[in-house]
Amino acid sequence: MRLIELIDRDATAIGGDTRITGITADSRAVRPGMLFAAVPGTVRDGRDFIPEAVAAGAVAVLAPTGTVVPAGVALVETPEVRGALARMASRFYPKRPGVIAAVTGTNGKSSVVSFTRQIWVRLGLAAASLGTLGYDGPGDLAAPGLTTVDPVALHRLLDQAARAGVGHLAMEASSHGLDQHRLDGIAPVAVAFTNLTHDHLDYHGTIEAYRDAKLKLFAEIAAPAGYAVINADSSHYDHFVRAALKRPLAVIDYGRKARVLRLVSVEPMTGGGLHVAIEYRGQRHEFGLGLTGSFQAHNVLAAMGLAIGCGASPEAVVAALPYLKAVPGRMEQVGTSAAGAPVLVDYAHTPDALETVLKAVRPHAHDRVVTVFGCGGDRDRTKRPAMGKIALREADHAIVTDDNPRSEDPAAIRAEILAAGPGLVEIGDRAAAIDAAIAGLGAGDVLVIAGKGHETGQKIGDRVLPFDDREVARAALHAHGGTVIGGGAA
Ligand SMILES: CC(=O)N[C@H]1[C@@H](OP(=O)(O)OP(=O)(O)OC[C@H]2O[C@@H](n3ccc(=O)[nH]c3=O)[C@H](O)[C@@H]2O)O[C@H](CO)[C@@H](O)[C@@H]1O[C@H](C)C(=O)N[C@@H](C)C(=O)N[C@H](CCC(=O)O)C(=O)O
Ligand SMILES: Nc1ncnc2c1ncn2[C@@H]1O[C@H](COP(=O)(O)OP(=O)(O)OP(=O)(O)O)[C@@H](O)[C@H]1O
Ligand SMILES: N[C@H](CCC[C@H](N)C(=O)O)C(=O)O
Ligand SMILES: [Mg+2]
Repeated sequence: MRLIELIDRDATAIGGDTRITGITADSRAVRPGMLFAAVPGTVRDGRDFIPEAVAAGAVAVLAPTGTVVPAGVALVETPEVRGALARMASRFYPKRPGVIAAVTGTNGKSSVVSFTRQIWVRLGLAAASLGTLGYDGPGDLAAPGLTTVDPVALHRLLDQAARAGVGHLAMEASSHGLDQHRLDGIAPVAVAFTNLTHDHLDYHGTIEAYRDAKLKLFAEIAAPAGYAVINADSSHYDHFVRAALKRPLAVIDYGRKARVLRLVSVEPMTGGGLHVAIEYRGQRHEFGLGLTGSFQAHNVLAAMGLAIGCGASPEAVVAALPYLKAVPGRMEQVGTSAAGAPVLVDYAHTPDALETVLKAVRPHAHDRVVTVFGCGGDRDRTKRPAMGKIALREADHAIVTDDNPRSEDPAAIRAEILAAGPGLVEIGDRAAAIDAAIAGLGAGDVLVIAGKGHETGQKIGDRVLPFDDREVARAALHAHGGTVIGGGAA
């Protein structure tokens, strides 16, 4: 493809006829004939790597206005490199599923995109989801590790998904991704907002800046005249509705306070699952869900709103809901202790998520709610004492352990959690913490192992050691005479 075909209409290029064989923002990935996007980043400045990229064969550079490049190299100058890069990537990889839905919010995104995909599949559509759990859908496509991947990888994936026959795709829009223009040029037909609570303040600085990043999905990214699915029970509801109406997007609000998709009641059923009553535009529907935790009703309604916004009939969507399967590592029961206590693995890694899941299991505990949790390193430190306080308040027995320490000292992370107050038990080694919790479970207890969910590695320093809470918990259940659900042959 020629450079001129890739750039924005109002942009100018020196060397517009140059043939481009690929695009990357990483000098280490440059191959001969590629365009290198020099992104001023959060840690490094991509402009410093232009000589390296050119030496590796880059024939064109996309860079901030005023950048000088070696003679003979084509140049596109732009005031905002990340957005321009995303739009170029969308032209380089032109195919994408005809219907894209995107979800933002502090918690629930992975759950909502999975439920949306499952609803579509039940309706007979070729559907996929993309996010923290990677790509799930037709074609054997691999997604890099982030919740919202970089724009080049994203557009390559969307192109591959479309070529694999995917017509409907639900994707997660993280606040980092929105802030860094990873989604520019996607134009989802329907967008959803789940909730906004404490997370990532290390990156965004304030809750208002964090909200503004999420609002971008509604104010800028969504396709004009699309649908906005908004949680009416969030205290940030008005901001999202205002942004949607400005575009304008048609609003489908959901939740207990909603007008369009109203949650009437959600009750845990004896023997597991939930019974849910809703009203969609005044029409009542009741259905069962094979999911644990009443908060799941909100995620299911968000998925329902997206499916309806993308053209499905409400009746067909309701009929699909009883078939929804739990998302891996989200309230996933991995077994039962010798004394009969359920053991759940969950991905709660924010204060609100931890509070939500501990409250959600309370009705199932005739005796104690027990939890094992930690906090990730190189992430918002202010979450740590907040999560400690919640564990003290909502659990009867809480063990503080390591999550992914990354570059930080694990003991120092634990100390910041333990500062919440006396009563928390410290066991740094995560496997030992899980084992101790399971060994100590009595009849009537419920254990929630929180924070790592589906993850299969523990990031310590620069290394990723194999670690899966579900496998570790199953091994402990075996060792202590419990029974396991799922997993390998062990
Ligand atoms: C803090 C952050 O979000 N960083 C992301 C960001 O990096 P950056 O652009 O700021 O990169 P940088 O390290 O400053 O480098 C600047 C530029 O120099 C380039 N470079 C650098 C070195 C070199 O040798 N050559 C070279 O060309 C880099 O490729 C980059 O283009 O953009 C990169 C490309 O999109 C991301 O891979 C990277 O994610 C890092 C790995 C990360 O850990 N991100 C996390 C925090 C994240 O994004 N999480 C969200 C939220 C999850 C949630 O919902 O809770 C997610 O979407 O997963
Ligand atoms: N609607 C909700 N409200 C509050 N907490 C929730 C909700 N849905 C899920 N959670 C909690 O948040 C955890 C993460 O859920 P999920 O993976 O769906 O969220 P996410 O937004 O994709 O997270 P991430 O930011 O890591 O991508 C769950 O394991 C559960 O503890
Ligand atoms: N998307 C989240 C995941 C956190 C998972 C938790 N296990 C941790 O490592 O903090 C983040 O990158 O902040
Ligand atoms: Mg996610």
